[in-house]
Amino acid sequence: MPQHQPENPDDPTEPAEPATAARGKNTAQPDAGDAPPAVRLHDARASLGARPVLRGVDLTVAPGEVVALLGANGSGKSTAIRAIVGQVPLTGGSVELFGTPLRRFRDWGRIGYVPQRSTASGGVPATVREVVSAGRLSRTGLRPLGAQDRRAVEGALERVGMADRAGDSVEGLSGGQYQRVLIARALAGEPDLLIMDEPLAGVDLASQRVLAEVLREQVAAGTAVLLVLHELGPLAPLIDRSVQLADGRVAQVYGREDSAGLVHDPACHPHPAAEPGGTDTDWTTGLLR
Ligand SMILES: Nc1ncnc2c1ncn2[C@@H]1O[C@H](COP(=O)(O)OP(=O)(O)OP(=O)(O)O)[C@@H](O)[C@H]1O
Repeated sequence: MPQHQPENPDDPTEPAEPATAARGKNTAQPDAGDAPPAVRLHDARASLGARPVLRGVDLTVAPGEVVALLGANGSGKSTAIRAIVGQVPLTGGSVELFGTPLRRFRDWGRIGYVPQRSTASGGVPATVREVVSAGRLSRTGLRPLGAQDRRAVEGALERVGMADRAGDSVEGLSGGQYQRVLIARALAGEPDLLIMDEPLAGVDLASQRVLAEVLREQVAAGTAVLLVLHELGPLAPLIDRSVQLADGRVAQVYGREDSAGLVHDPACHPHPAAEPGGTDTDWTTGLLR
């Protein structure tokens, strides 16, 4: 059965306890208990064209928590993410980031965003280092990068295994390499909240493992993470909660244990492995059972 113990009975996506406590971190970590949620989406409604796409979504991500947003194609995952970063206006409900309503939120340096990948480089004639450096912009504004900024950029490149390609044009990268660069760009800003839309799409298993390790370090340092995923893959052990959307609404919420055991069917409808009628594909590995 899905774990479902919200503090606020009106918001089934609210964590039952701060993620730091759930993960048993040591007391050197900041106490997330009193801090406002990194993300709070309440009764969010949005339309694209004439089509209602979000139809009352509640979603909360606590500081240090890792939440996966799941659901079939077209269920509204990307739209929810884009609403959170202000790219899609809500027609109803609200978004708060770190306790501040989105319309008043200015602290974008706290947020690292990896959008859904489209074309490899978008035709941008830039080097890998230049793209990753753009991740510091919300912190530096127009001033040139200082020593700390450059350290953050080089550190992010190292962490995703792209330091040796720093001077290369992004136009010559493979899709998976470009995805690593976009992740490094988000990391370079040293965010308190990472939002990633399908970071595993088109990424080979080795790169997925690199991303899992990068995220593990980031989460250990207290960063909250919201990810759109079709398969949990190597990220499964990191996921505190999985929120499944269907037709613009939250259909189901799975706690940490249940998330790790999710399997998916060909229509991308996750359900626990033990559920009658379960399919033979392992959600966590993508392998046939
Ligand atoms: N620009 C647009 N104009 C009109 N409808 C749109 C637009 N973008 C998306 N939609 C529709 O909104 C719905 C939700 O799309 P969204 O991209 O949020 O889904 P998703 O769950 O992220 O899907 P996927 O898993 O395929 O990425 C879909 O029915 C889609 O057709």
